[in-house]
Amino acid sequence: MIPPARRTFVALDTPEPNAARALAQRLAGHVGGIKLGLEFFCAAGPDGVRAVTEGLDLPLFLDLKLHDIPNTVAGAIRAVMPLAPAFITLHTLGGAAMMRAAADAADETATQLGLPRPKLLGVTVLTSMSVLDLASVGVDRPVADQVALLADLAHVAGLDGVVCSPNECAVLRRQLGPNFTLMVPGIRPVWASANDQKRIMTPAAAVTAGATYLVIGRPITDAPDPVQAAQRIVTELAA
Ligand SMILES: O=C(O)c1cc(=O)[nH]c(=O)n1[C@@H]1O[C@H](COP(=O)(O)O)[C@@H](O)[C@H]1O
Repeated sequence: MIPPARRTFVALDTPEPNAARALAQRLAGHVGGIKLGLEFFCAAGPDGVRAVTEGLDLPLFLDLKLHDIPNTVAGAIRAVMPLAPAFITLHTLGGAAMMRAAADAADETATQLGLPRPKLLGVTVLTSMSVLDLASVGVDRPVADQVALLADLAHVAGLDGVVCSPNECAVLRRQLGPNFTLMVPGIRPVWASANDQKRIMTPAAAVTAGATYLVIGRPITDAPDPVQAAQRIVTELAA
């Protein structure tokens, strides 16, 4: 059982290393880790990541959502491994060969660098997409069926887990067993606004449905008091 204060990876979606580091330091003890994603990485790069994580006692989820040919994605995995991320994301739509190449690159580079191997997570269907959005990109099937297909592909290709919405957690947990990591954004406490997220659930409902970790950004980072918001989520999870 993961303790409530370790469940949440807070999404630090800012281009500013100083702002990200200050918030990460304030939230240490109230969240399980930090997520640095595309906005941060495009603005601040690997040096920015180091500036945030140096001396910080929280695992790093590096959310780069890699999606390219196998050789290029494997190279990107090798390039970011010295940052010692605990999790890295890639798009399952890149296909089985791409995911296998990423897993092999992670294995080899971890051995070479003497670092723990990061867990590779496949992004399935973005939580900002509804069934109509999916149809508009040519996928005419229920969201849950598409997520289940992509998660199975990721599992067979050797990934450690997937990113999915809370709505799909129960089915994926049954399908892929207790050890497959379900990293789950689209989390909204009843007191927070949905913003651009469409497939959402409260933190406690998502964990009950089978989420391993929760990814939560704006409900914490945009709150008047981010530490109080994070504590409120821990309390709700503990109840
Ligand atoms: O890979 C992700 O983390 C991700 C996948 C997904 O389907 N939906 C999703 O929202 N995310 C990320 O999760 C975070 C959610 O942030 P909030 O909507 O502010 O809680 C953002 O940093 C997104 O990039």
